[in-house]
Amino acid sequence: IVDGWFREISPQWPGQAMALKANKILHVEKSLYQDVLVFESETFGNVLVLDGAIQCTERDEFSYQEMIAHLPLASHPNPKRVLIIGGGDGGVIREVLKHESVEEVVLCDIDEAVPRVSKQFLPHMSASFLDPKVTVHIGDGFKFLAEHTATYDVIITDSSDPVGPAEALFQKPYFQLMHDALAPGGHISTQAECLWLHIPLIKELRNMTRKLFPVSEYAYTTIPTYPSGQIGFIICSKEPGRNLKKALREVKDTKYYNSELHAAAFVLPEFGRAILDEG
Ligand SMILES: NCCCCCc1nc2ccccc2[nH]1
Repeated sequence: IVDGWFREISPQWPGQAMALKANKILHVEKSLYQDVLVFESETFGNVLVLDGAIQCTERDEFSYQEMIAHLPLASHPNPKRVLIIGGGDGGVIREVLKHESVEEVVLCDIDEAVPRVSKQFLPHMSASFLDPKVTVHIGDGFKFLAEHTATYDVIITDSSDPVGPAEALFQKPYFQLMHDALAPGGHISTQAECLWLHIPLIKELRNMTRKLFPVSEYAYTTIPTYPSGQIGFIICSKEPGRNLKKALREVKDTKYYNSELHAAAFVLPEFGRAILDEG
């Protein structure tokens, strides 16, 4: 933070950087896995930064948390058991619990620092840790998935960027593990980066997942504090012929997601469609 501004400078988005005015640094730590920073911003509430990349801000996190959760959940006929890999801030859990059919939510994050810091500085996200349906497990998602085959109706991978601890979460072995940990007819959703910055990565994810799942799509949301203001998701189903673009039920108490936007999120701009759909 220089002259009161935090700049999100990274080789992942060369030549550009989101800047947020910072009032106060709240927490700095080097965890076992990554550099953790929390600061109070002037206009976006508290901000969580991991290895220099903005993970969430209190003002706009709902866009990402709602979409990564409701796209796979609202298109699933009867989700009961849900697994979240990563997402140690707790925001995704809050969204998953809005589906009445859900009986169990397990979160597995590799870094105990993230839930700990979220409880202290991100109360609107970490509050869901206390729900009786929720179990928080600190450990490696690979190991957890390998120990729970054919178990979950929906698996959500709320990862940071494919540089550092989350790199392996964007590769085929990990998607194979998610596939095998799904119950029949199960869905996955994963953080799948930005059309403006990561077309080659997204193309790779689409081609890889189309070989593993009968149905695989990319959808996206708008979010001011992620690079280029847009971030997407790979959404897959084990059920052949399942329409992931259709919300089967309404989701109440959302600030971003609705059933019309559910379908619209899969509609890509021409520069994305041409590359992603050329197969
Ligand atoms: N450059 C885009 C980064 C997207 C990050 C999404 C995200 N936000 C998170 C918050 C806590 C833990 C894991 C998270 N994963």
